[in-house]
Amino acid sequence: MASQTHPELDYDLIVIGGGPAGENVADGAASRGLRVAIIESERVGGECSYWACMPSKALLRSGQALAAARRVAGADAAVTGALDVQAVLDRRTSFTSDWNDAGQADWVANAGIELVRGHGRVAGVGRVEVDGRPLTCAAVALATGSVPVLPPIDGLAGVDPWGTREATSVDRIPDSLIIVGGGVAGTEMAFAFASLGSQVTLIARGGLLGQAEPFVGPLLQEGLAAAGVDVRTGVSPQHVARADDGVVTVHLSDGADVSASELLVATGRRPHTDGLGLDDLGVTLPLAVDDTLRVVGTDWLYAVGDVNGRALVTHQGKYQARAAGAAIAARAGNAVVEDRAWGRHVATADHAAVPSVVFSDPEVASVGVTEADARAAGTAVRTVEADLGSVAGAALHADGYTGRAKLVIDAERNTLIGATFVGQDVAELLHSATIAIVGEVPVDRLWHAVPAYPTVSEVWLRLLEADAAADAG
Ligand SMILES: Cc1cc2nc3c(=O)[nH]c(=O)nc-3n(C[C@H](O)[C@H](O)[C@H](O)COP(=O)(O)OP(=O)(O)OC[C@H]3O[C@@H](n4cnc5c(N)ncnc54)[C@H](O)[C@@H]3O)c2cc1C
Ligand SMILES: NC(=O)c1ccc[n+]([C@@H]2O[C@H](COP(=O)([O-])OP(=O)(O)OC[C@H]3O[C@@H](n4cnc5c(N)ncnc54)[C@H](O)[C@@H]3O)[C@@H](O)[C@H]2O)c1
Repeated sequence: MASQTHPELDYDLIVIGGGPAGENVADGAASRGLRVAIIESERVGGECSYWACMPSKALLRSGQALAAARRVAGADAAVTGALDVQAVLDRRTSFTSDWNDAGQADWVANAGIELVRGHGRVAGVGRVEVDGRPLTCAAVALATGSVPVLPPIDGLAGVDPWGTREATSVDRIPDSLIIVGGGVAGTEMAFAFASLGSQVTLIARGGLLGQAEPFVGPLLQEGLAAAGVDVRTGVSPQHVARADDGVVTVHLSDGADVSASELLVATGRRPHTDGLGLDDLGVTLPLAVDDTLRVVGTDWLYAVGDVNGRALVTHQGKYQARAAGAAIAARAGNAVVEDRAWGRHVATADHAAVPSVVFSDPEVASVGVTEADARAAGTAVRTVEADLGSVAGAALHADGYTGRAKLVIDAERNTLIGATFVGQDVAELLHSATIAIVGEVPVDRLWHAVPAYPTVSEVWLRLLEADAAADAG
């Protein structure tokens, strides 16, 4: 690959947004010899590093470790106190590098990528402006992430609500916290703040994690209630107000009022395309991309990560970015673009195998489709479920282990297309299912993947036995 594919232009590729997706698409192109710049208006590392994945998982981890010790006779006797809240906050702060991006900026420089600080805007085909300064390039990759959606609740703006940024960067745990939203962020923050001593009320208009398999919500609700969270499902906030003493009161659709020191809104996110100049270019929003992550209708504009709305998780954005970075370099060098399904320049797994973990207590780990999704798509499926608590490895892992697992199997192809696990420490089980789905491993062959005894993974054996029994019956 020539190192200067377009010497007349400032860069071969300009990436707008230096979060995990932006860093990876830039690295993928730069490591293949392209001249690349990242435009970043806040911190290199993006939402994930400073206000999302890293700090939220750090806030959750200590409470999970404590709960795990309490579940094992003998170890529980050693748990004689509560969490050291300041130590948890300090550990969280260390994982955000104290919100300083110098280390990530160094990484960008060492990767041979130029960092341009400022707000990026697409001014035309191959033209980008950074706070008005014009730059030229052959290709542009949008990696601007997502922004929270604020629901239209009467009085909400007036109470100065928290979003997930305020929750993950908190320096004092409020006595009490109301969380609106029973999705991923809401349920994770409910466990984190409850473990840190807040009296948490979680308000969900449906059940918890409503898109997941039906057993997930009730098991999660049970776990959160055991952690002291007051979970209100099937209710919506009607009106919100903050009194002179600072207390926030939410009036709910069932007539009840709940009050707390702070209110966290976690009701979803949308692609961050505001101010990018896309309307002026005639690019249709929301962005639609092909599997090389190129914006449909263009041959120079790409979109990776949350901004393309495909899968709002870091690992999938980075996966897309690896495919796009390689595809951009291949096209720049007139090399073959391997864009068949599962080729190395495409993000095929976005359609079939997006893994997701909710790091609450219990954890919820899922990949692929749910039974409802599959049936809605007209796929003939059979399903099988198993109680995780009856697996020897799980019973040893935690006294009174509570959990459940489900597989969704394509009945015609006899391969796995979906899996869900709920329980303590199931996150690390998930990759086995992801491999089975991506590898399209026939269920008959999975039978020969023997889980070690006594591990939680033995749930695979229970699931496959149940499937075989149903087949025989
Ligand atoms: C509370 C919370 C917890 C989460 N936990 C997890 C988790 O545990 N695991 C997981 O996989 N995912 C998690 N996510 C999702 C994850 O944070 C996102 O999927 C991920 O950050 C998306 O990466 P990105 O690079 O697409 O965007 P971002 O990380 O949002 O980065 C976008 C970057 O673009 C910059 N930018 C935007 N517009 C411009 C512009 N015009 N000019 C210049 N720069 C611009 C921004 O400043 C930002 O730095 C969590 C999300 C939240 C809210
Ligand atoms: N562990 C992880 O991977 C992780 C953790 C947190 C967030 N995230 C990502 O960040 C994104 C945002 O998370 P999130 O939890 O905000 O979104 P979400 O889509 O997971 O959940 C939003 C919740 O808010 C509810 N809601 C929406 N509008 C409402 C309204 N007007 N009134 C009451 N409730 C309302 C929805 O019913 C839903 O339960 C997600 O897409 C998720 O993938 C990932």
